Amino acid sequence: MDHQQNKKKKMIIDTDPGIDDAMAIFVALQSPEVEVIGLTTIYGNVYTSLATRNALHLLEIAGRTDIPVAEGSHVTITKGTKLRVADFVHGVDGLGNLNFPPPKGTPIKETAAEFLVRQAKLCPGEITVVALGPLTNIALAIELDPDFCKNIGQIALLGGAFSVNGNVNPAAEANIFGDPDAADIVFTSGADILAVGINVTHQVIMTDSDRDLLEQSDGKFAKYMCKILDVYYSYHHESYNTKGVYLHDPTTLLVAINPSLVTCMEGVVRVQTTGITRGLTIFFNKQKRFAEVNEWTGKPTVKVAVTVDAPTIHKLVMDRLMNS
Ligand SMILES: O=c1[nH]cnc2c1ncn2[C@@H]1O[C@H](CO)[C@@H](O)[C@H]1O
Repeated sequence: MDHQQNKKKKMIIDTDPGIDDAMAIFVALQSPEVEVIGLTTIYGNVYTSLATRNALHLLEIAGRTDIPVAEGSHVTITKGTKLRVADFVHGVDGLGNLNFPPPKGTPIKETAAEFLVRQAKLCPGEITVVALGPLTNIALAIELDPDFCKNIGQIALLGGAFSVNGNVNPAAEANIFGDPDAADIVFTSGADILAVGINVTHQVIMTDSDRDLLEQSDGKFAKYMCKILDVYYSYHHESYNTKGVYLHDPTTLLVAINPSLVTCMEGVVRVQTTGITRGLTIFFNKQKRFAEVNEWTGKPTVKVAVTVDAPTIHKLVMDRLMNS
């Protein structure tokens, strides 16, 4: 038996590809510490059908069609169909408007939630879910199986803006805004949650000159990323005063592999589900005993990333894309 193989972290990536999702998936496939056991898809950067198509396409690019793709929900946890899709960040096709041909593969019969529940049951405590989009599929898995929260290992999620402005509006970060009700279910579920918000991911930047390095490398993932990165760079140049792009999804993926790349606070997170602050994530640090019972009282705690080893993450992303 291959000892190294035994120690690999089993991962399911819940994803809405998405340019930075593509990067995270490639980094995962190049990470010796990880065995990707499946991709599940969700709306967010694109609609769910396109997310599924892109997930299959990316696995074909990587030569990893052995990895199953389970399609996720097309609507929010409250059955909402008015979805907010960020095509202005990723292109209409989600992958930089390159209009790749349709993939040959198809998703498996199980839904994302069914796949998550079954895999967690098969390997209790061993699977890490990396959630890179709105949290609908994870909330559905929690509703489907009361034991899911204890069967699943860790849920590392990209979501929230903790003590900083959001990226959809001053209150809300995109993934939480996409399905705030699902996010509140996940945060208060009692599962082992590690939330990586944009307060952290905005510190991990791929610069314009990093893109030149990728361009010059022979790595197949580096070359593919250079083809699709234009839209993502243009969006950042227009929207932010940074000379580069934020590595939201690859950062979350690498933190899921090695949580010591961040330091965390532990406390209770609730999500605002209505009004002008819909999608706001509010962290309670448990430092005070409030006189009255409130909506945070007695809820399970989660870990929220506060500081990040950005240079190490940046180097890992560059190395893994270039050595592919
Ligand atoms: O302005 C934005 N609106 C919507 N989605 C965004 C925006 N900026 C980045 N992302 C996407 O949302 C996740 C992080 O919040 C990332 O997946 C990123 O690609």
